[in-house]
Amino acid sequence: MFIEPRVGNGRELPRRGWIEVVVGSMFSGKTEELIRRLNRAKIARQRVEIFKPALDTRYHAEDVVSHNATSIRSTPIAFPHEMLLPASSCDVVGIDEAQFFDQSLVEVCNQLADHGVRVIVAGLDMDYQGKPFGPMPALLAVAEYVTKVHAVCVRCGDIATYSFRKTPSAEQVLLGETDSYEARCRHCFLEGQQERTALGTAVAEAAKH
Ligand SMILES: Nc1ncnc2c1ncn2[C@@H]1O[C@H](COP(=O)(O)OP(=O)(O)O)[C@@H](O)[C@H]1O
Ligand SMILES: Cc1cn([C@H]2C[C@H](O)[C@@H](COP(=O)(O)O)O2)c(=O)[nH]c1=O
Ligand SMILES: [Zn+2]
Repeated sequence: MFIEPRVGNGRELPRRGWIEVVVGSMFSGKTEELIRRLNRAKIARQRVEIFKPALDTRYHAEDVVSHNATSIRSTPIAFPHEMLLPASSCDVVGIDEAQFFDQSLVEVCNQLADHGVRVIVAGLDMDYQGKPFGPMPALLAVAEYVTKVHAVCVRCGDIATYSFRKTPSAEQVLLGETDSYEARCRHCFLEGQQERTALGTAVAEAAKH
């Protein structure tokens, strides 16, 4: 679907920027898809920079790593504006775990695309409660291309669009893997939420007596 149209028959084409967003639940293949697109751009000899939030240290401090162990070197940053200088001389910018950045990511992505950079962003569309996550809804609105990828529901095998949290933590940000999360379809996600609410009510009742 996506081409790498920077150089045609040895002559430079005018730089045209745009934004691509890859969203889905955990384990849906967002990072694999991001890495695939970035590797293709590298094969086309384009200048590629990859960024991720510094707080995401799950698999590696610097590399972007998928659940299937594919990886690519990246630069960890705390704030989106840190991308602007290094990305200004790039053809393609990749951003993983975009849900962890603040809303300024939208303006930074727009600025880069306006200046001719192809920006590819991957992130969770929803948090563990099924609520929109960070800057993702606004990015989806301004992107030229949106790809929603799906995991497999670990309960029933249907397509999964939700990331079910297995632990009681109520913080929006909680780094984790299969230890803390599982991919679930709508039906199995709702069942899990109802079980959690019922358990919470039972615990509260027991505490009264
Ligand atoms: N429930 C699941 N559904 C689909 N893939 C899964 C599941 N659990 C583990 N995986 C693995 O996760 C890989 C995708 O990893 P990754 O690209 O890092 O996903 P994401 O970035 O969306 O969390 C798949 O290729 C598969 O090997
Ligand atoms: C749902 C949800 C997830 N997280 C964390 C858990 C992981 O560290 C990342 C998602 O990684 P992936 O590459 O998409 O698998 O986000 C969180 O902090 N809060 C949540 O609600
Ligand atoms: Zn299911």
